[in-house]
Parts: sequence; structure tokens; C-alpha cells
Amino acid sequence: MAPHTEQLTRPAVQLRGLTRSFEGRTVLDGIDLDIPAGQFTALLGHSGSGKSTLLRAIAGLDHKVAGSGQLTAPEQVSVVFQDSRLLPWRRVLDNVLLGLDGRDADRKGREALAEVGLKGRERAWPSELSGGEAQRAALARSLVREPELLLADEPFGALDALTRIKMHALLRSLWQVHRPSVLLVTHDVDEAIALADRVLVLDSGRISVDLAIDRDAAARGEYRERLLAALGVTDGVA
Ligand SMILES: Nc1ncnc2c1ncn2[C@@H]1O[C@H](COP(=O)(O)OP(=O)(O)OP(=O)(O)O)[C@@H](O)[C@H]1O
Repeated sequence: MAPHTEQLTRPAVQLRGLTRSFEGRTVLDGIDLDIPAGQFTALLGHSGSGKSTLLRAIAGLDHKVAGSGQLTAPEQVSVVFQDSRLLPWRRVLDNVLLGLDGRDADRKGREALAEVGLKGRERAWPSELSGGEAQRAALARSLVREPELLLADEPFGALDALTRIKMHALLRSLWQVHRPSVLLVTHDVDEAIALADRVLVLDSGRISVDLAIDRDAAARGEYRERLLAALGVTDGVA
């Protein structure tokens, strides 16, 4: 295989035997996972199952986990959290541009804000934004860095239902244009199915379900039932 072909087909994220314990309690128990470049993957699991721990490990934020097994991830990684983490003393555009320099930075920042629907809000303060707008700004801040991998930890968890639906459409369309690999942590089975091409369930320190999502709407109900069953939720809703 030619070297550049290998480059293209190599997974963006590759984990082998990743383990993490806190105070003697095992949270990640030998995780093996490949995420192909450009895939949109969602990670479901109960509260405390280790989703954020896994995401932090992939983001390179946890040095203890790195030594436990093999962890390969791109250098260009952006992380979006449940709260926007905008600096309140910087205007929206300055937040987006934080740490960036170069002649094109300003233009790219404005373009990214326009892409997330915040054209005209460049000089607003974060306190003047709604929750949804703040998350749009956080997405723009990620986007402008042209990440190979976007890690998102419950990015819509604090938003109302209607805003969430709009943000789903936005995230999916940004992904279609820029094609980063995405790993989205969520509690929400419907959000996972609506957005991802692959849904993982983390349970007892392992990936217990690895489900490819065919985006044919007819199959959604089955995916939902299967994932809810895997999570031990029997609400009787098909
Ligand atoms: N720095 C830490 N010190 C001690 N325990 C920790 C630490 N970080 C995480 N844990 C523990 O590891 C377990 C997994 O936490 P984690 O935040 O990864 O779960 P999660 O699946 O993301 O949960 P949630 O969905 O509620 O955000 C929890 O029991 C948590 O208390």
C-alpha cells in the first residue's frame, strides 16, 4: 500500500487496552476502539459510566490513562463542552480567535461565526448571548481551528428542546461541510441516532454496543429500542 493511501485509511482514533481507575475503582477497563477518519460517532452511557473520562483521554488531557495502553489521536483536536466556556471579558469574535494569529485569522473567525449563524454578533459580549448562541460561538471557536477531530461532551445538554433540534441540524451540516471525525458524548439516545453514523454504549468500563446507523428513517425505532435495552431502560416506548 502506498504511504499516502495508508495515511488516508488509518483510523483517526485508535485505542488499545485503555484503562483508568480512580481510587482503586476501574472506570475504563481495557477499551479497544477505532474511529475512522471523518466518522460521526456518538458515545452513550449512564451517568458515571466513564464517557467524559474516555473523551478526556482521547483529548490528551489525562496523562495517567495514556500510559495504560495504546492511544493514537490527531494533533488537531477541538473540544466542546456543555457550557460554552467563552471568556466573559472578551467579545464573541475575540473568543473565537483566542490564541490564533496570522493575517487570515480575523477573516476566518468572521466566516466561522457566519457559518454558525452569528453574523453581526461579532462584537457582542458573551453575556448578551442566549445559551444556544453561546454554543454556536463555541462551535465557531472549534471550527476556526480546522480540527481533524471534534470531541463534544454533552454540548447541547443544557439547551431547551427546540434549540437542541436546531443545534443538531447545525452540527450535522457543519460536519458534512468540514468532515472532521466527531465523537459526541450524550445521554440522549434520540440525539445519538439523529446525529451519528455509529453509536457506542459504554458500560462497566467496556464498549458494550457498537451500532452502525443506517440513516434510513425506517430503522430509527429499532435502533432506539436496541439502545434503550442495552442501557437497561424499559420504558415501554417503541
Ligand atoms: N478526577 C477524578 N477523581 C476521582 N474520580 C473521578 C475523576 N474523574 C472521574 N471520576 C469518576 O469516574 C467515574 C466516571 O466519570 P465520568 O465523568 O467519566 O462519567 P460520565 O459517564 O461522563 O458521567 P456523566 O454522564 O454524569 O457526565 C465517576 O464515578 C467519577 O466519579
